[in-house]
Amino acid sequence: MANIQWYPGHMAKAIHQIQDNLHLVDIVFELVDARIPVASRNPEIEKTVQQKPHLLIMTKKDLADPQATADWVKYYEDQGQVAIAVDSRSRTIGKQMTQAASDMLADKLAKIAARGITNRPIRAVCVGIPNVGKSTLLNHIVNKKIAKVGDRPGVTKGQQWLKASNKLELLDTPGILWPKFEDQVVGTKLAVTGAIKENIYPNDDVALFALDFFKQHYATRLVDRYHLTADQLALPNPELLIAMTKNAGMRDDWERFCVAFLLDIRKGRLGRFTLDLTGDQPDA
Ligand SMILES: Nc1nc2c(ncn2[C@@H]2O[C@H](COP(=O)(O)OP(=O)(O)OP(=O)(O)O)[C@@H](O)[C@H]2O)c(=O)[nH]1
Repeated sequence: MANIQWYPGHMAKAIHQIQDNLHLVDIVFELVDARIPVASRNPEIEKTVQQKPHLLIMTKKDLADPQATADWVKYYEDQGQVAIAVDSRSRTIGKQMTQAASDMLADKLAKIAARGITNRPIRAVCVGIPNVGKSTLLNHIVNKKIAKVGDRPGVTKGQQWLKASNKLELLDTPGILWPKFEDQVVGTKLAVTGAIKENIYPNDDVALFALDFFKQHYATRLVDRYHLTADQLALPNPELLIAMTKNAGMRDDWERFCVAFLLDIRKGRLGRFTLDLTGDQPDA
């Protein structure tokens, strides 16, 4: 099981950092991986953010199952939460986020405009667990236009304001918000997508979990990629994994196959997928 000795300290630090920054921003952008919108979400964030407008940004939408992503956007909407799905590498990412934030803050911006202030940018802070695409998104959004550091009160060392456009500024914080992976299933899902390093969870456990999921949801992709017969597909998972190893020309080296299989999944060679489904939610 994962070594999570360091977890509580890091967690508390990151949460404090978000709390300290809240008064500086109009809105919080919480980044989650669209393939695992539950597993990549830290429940502490919601408590911490409380009354601040809070936009959920589902990154890596190009890797996620489009139907599942649409289901999640609708699911959040039903819960009164705004969510958008993005590809962090998109050229229009800045525009998409500015638009979503402007829509959410329409009332506040109208009040500010009524006071004669029309050029005040929206200020936001981005939070999210590692590997969710925060750096990619920030790099694309600011297009290297980095605003001066320390020109505004309250900004702690190591933080800077990034100028996305005249309408949007983002507070970049070095804080690392760890996922909540004491839960074995959550941890395994994070491992499938590559959010957790391979040495924390055994590859064979992760591969068997992924195999089971793909068998249930995307069986034809397994059949096509690993040339499975109907009889092989009907085998119990461990035997199926061995059959796939053989079909892949790796004889009985199933440990090597597990690594290759997980790489295939992460690289999208088995197609777009989503491991967290709205139908699995307790109140769905
Ligand atoms: N396909 C795809 N890949 C993405 C997207 N966003 C990020 N990535 C990739 O995901 C990996 C992690 O992205 P980062 O931007 O480094 O993630 P991060 O959240 O900054 O992670 P840390 O640096 O660990 O905090 C990189 O290989 C990115 O190229 C996306 O929307 N789509």
